[in-house]
Amino acid sequence: MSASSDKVSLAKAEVLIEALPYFQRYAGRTFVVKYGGHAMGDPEAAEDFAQDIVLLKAVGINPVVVHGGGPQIGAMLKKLGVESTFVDGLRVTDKATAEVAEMVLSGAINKELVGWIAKAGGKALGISGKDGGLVTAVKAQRTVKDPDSNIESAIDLGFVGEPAHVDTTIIDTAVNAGMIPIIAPIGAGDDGHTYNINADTMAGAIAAALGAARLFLLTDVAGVLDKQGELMTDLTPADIAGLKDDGTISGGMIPKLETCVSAVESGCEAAVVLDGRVAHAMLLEFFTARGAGTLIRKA
Ligand SMILES: Nc1ncnc2c1ncn2[C@@H]1O[C@H](COP(=O)(O)OP(=O)(O)O)[C@@H](O)[C@H]1O
Ligand SMILES: CC(=O)N[C@@H](CCC(=O)OP(=O)(O)O)C(=O)O
Repeated sequence: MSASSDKVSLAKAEVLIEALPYFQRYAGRTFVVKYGGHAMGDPEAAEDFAQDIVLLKAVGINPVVVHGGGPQIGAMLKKLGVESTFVDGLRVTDKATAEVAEMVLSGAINKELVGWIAKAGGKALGISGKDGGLVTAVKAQRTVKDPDSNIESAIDLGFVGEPAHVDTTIIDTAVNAGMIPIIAPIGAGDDGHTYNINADTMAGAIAAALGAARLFLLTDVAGVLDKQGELMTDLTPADIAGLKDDGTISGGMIPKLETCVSAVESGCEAAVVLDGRVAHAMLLEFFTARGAGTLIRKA
């Protein structure tokens, strides 16, 4: 074993020893973990992520993974010569884009994650919101404000969906069979269409339906940063409304924090935005005194 892998093993052991007392407290509880497309970029971090998920399962916590894949969908659309635009962090999705999103999310990425979990010694069940009627989607409604006249008008995002109903039967069945559900953010509507759902939104709806102890949103920044670039460690829904109004948060951070607010207001105990590229970020945040990322809780 090299000196550097010795160091890695030691760091892991230290985190685990500090974490032991917490494991028992949360045995039997559910952690919903959203693994973002940006966080997935680094294969070493991905391996650590899979090991952490398998470790949670081994100590009696039920991890449920919802993954993203925005950059990977973007790369595939580029290859195919299809233009993509975003409104408030949501990809405007026509029929062709919805097909590519389903192929990349439910196909390539979902099965890659299942493979990582298997390599780390776990058993994963890779599904999308369509399977077992897990998530029924409705068309997302958004408006834009004209900066000159201040008049709001509806904007058509195409096949972008919001979870309208979550039936957790397939998750419960997988968990009871000792498996780790890995969920792609694609849903079917009652209208028969396939909907592309923002992965944060999907994870939040599932965390609320399961009454999860934590919703972890793993991304590519340390957490929510203020205008000076400093990490904000604790936020309430009221704080978040202010950050949106004064422009501190933008792009993908908007649906991310909207998700945290609706999750903590409808059954999930707390949500955390943290850097998925940092080794064992989840374990550090939840199971050590050091913490990491931004914790969102009702006031
Ligand atoms: N105040 C903020 N603090 C941190 N990140 C922010 C903030 N406002 C906007 N962002 C952007 O949000 C991004 C995270 O959202 P997103 O790109 O959708 O991530 P993911 O693909 O992991 O879901 C960050 O990389 C950053 O560019
Ligand atoms: C409607 C919408 O925007 N859907 C997202 C789904 C993937 C996603 O959310 O991935 P990340 O978490 O990696 O950003 C998209 O098409 O990019």
